Amino acid sequence: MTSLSSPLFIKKKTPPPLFLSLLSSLCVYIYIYIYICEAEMFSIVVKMEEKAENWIWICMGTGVAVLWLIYKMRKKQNEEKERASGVPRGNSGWPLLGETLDFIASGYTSRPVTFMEKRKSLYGNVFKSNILGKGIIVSTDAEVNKVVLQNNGDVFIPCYPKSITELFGKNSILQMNGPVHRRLHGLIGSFLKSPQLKARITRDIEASVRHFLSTWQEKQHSIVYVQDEAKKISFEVLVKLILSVDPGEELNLLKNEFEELTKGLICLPIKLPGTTLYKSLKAKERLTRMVGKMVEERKLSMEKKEKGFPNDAIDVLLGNADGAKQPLPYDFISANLIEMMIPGEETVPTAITLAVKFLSDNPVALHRLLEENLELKQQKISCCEDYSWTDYLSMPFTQNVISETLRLANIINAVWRKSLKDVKIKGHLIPKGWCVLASFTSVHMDEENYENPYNFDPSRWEKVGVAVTSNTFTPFGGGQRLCPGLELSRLEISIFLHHLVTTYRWVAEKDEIVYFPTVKMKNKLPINIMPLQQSPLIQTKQN
Ligand code: HEM
Repeated sequence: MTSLSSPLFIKKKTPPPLFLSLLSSLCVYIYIYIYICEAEMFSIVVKMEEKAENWIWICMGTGVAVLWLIYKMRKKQNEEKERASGVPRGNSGWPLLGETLDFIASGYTSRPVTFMEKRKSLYGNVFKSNILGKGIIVSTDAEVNKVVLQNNGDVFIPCYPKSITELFGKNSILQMNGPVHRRLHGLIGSFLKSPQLKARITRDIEASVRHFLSTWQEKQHSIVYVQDEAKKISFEVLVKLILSVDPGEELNLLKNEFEELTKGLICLPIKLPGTTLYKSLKAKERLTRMVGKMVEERKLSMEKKEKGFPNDAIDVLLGNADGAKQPLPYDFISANLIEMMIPGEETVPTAITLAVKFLSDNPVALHRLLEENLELKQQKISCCEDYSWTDYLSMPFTQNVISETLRLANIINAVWRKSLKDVKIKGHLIPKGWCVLASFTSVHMDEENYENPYNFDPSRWEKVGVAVTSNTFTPFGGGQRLCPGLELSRLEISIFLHHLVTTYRWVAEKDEIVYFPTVKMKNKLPINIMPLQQSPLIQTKQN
């Protein structure tokens, strides 16, 4: 046992000062050493982290560069293969996006054809591009377009954006192919072109135009929006033509639903509650029910009546006018009647509005149009005769104004087709599954085809005669899908222009054309109107 007085105990109790100071210095040293080490360790860790971060970046950068190189090499290889097989030259643009942004951006300019012109100058009349991740061949060549339009069904089929295909349905005339398409196109075409229909519809169009123009009397010296007025007239005429519905509550209901339906034609293809496409599809369901009821009622009344000339498109589709063994099913008829209204609903009012716009900017052309139409009016008054559809369609200058409007406005600027097999046109290969964009605008605005193509010059048509369609003039398309409403549209525009210029003078407010997503006037073309007799001079406000 250690006693309290042992030397060890005494040492512990009273340590010598030198030892103590050495110990404390050692502690301080160790502490400082640890502190410094920790700090160093920390900075090393930080440096390592930084280095690691740098490495991550370097690795990622190298990865991206390698992927990009692989992508570029693959692209080059594919392009070489494509070129060797005859696929037109061009640029596929960015991965996924392709050249979509450039394509859309040019649509927002006053010259949407710039997208085509730029590439045409680099690669030629037919070139390759990529829109929304899809390889497409763009044709600005009138002859290639003709082949594309004529080879319908067996080589090329329509190819629309997803929102449109969702809304149209597989059985729409705009999407179907083969014998069913030929049958439907034949039935509708022969009805719309028939002299009996034109005679009857002339009176309906006149009644609508006169009614709306008479309401302008109250708006004297105030503004009228041509685009809105033309839309009201065209919808009334179209619904009469297809469903025999007269102005009133039913027409208003159809109009509201139809407006909701057409909103979905150009929108994101997302079909969730609340989205535009969803609302449009719902509107189409309601419209199909309404039209379905009309079709059933008509079928019952047809059974009781003798067969005569069809009154409207319902009669045409129910009536088996082509004598086919298989009558068309009711739901097919209802859906098609609605879808048939789509190509006619926007196009005619746009053509009317742009004709007024171009005439407002061209007093000389307006003056010639007025002279020709006043002459017809005088003639009709002196003979106490009604107008016939041939009166309207045989005014050459008026028809030239319409042709020039359709050429310059490019309401349907192109058609999209998909190739069902590899096909070569003028040495250009269009591979199976690719889309072809046959650009009408490029052909209509090409100096090779039209002198000073950006000028509104109706007299240019005097040299070629009244143009209906040709390789270089395709506002109504061509081939088996040539618009069946072609003559009817010309008739409607002629009737509107006749009654407008022989009733009113106008001064157009400043406005401009927008081309995307569809052609229209930015401010709906406001005009100041005054009756003809009060103002013998043609007045236009130059923009
Ligand atoms: C200025 C007015 C119009 C223009 C510029 C126009 C233009 C066109 C064009 C370019 C096509 C061909 C589409 C394609 O090949 O894929 C077409 C087809 C069609 N149009 Fe018109 N259209 C007009 C008025 C009308 C009217 C008033 C109606 C109806 C009454 C109508 C009914 C149709 C139908 C049903 C088709 C589809 C034909 C088929 O695929 O067989 N169009 N239209």
